[in-house]
Amino acid sequence: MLELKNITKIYNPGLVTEMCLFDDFNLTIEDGQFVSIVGSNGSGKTSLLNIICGNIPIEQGEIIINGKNIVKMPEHKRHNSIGRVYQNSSMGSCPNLTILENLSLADHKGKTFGLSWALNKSRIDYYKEQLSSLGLGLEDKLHVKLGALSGGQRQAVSLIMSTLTPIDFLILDEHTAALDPKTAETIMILTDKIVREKKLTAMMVTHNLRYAAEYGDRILMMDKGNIILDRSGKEKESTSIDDLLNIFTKISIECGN
Ligand SMILES: Nc1ncnc2c1ncn2[C@@H]1O[C@H](COP(=O)(O)OP(=O)(O)OP(=O)(O)O)[C@@H](O)[C@H]1O
Repeated sequence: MLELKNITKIYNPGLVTEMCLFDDFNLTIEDGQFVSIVGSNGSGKTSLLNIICGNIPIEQGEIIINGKNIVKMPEHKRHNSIGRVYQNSSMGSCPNLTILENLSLADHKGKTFGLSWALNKSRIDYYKEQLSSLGLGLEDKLHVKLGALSGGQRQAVSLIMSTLTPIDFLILDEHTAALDPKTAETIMILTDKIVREKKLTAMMVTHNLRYAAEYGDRILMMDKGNIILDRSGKEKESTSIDDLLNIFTKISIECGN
């Protein structure tokens, strides 16, 4: 379980540009939930993910994973239990390295590197098995550089990289936003498959209301650092994309977009 308790986040404290984004923000996410997060530009979605991952500090509050407060845990240590896929696949991977090298790096996250780190045959078989589960033929392209793949193939590899080692949370940060509609759909289907098969808890920020409604067990809508809609279970099932769009339009008009 992930709990955010009484979070305060102030950007540029003490400066004329000071901005309090989160003021006494609270959120609890149950194990195994697939949470979709939508909201207007600047509502705080990415900041929320960054706070959980430890990319940005907070002024106050607790971040509790499975009962342990991780506020003081540095970013690289948090990444042992958190996988993240970004909109831009070159974040979190190396375009100049091959698929095999990228997977091997991901496999060794949080570990010290010895001479034998890239040479383990059984791990290579495991990488191939993981890649073949995508059904894109990438298991035959182990020695192809990541930068030479299409955007969709790169995101598929990023998904495998972020879930290669046992993690508790998968963070999806607009991970289909740069893809064409058909490829985006493929990546969403693969994402859902990986999340269900590996029984992960997932948080997905997206501007695609259909993906949010279709794939999330729970939908959160954010506005100005607050959660203004939180639906799961039957309540979520009865929420249509039009309902979401209407609420979204209302808050957008209110903030003058
Ligand atoms: N490093 C920063 N310094 C100062 N202000 C920031 C910083 N990062 C974000 N902000 C501000 O915090 C607010 C929330 O930004 P954030 O990027 O979290 O929103 P978002 O919902 O992810 O937006 P988008 O949908 O455009 O990605 C915005 O007003 C933004 O200007």
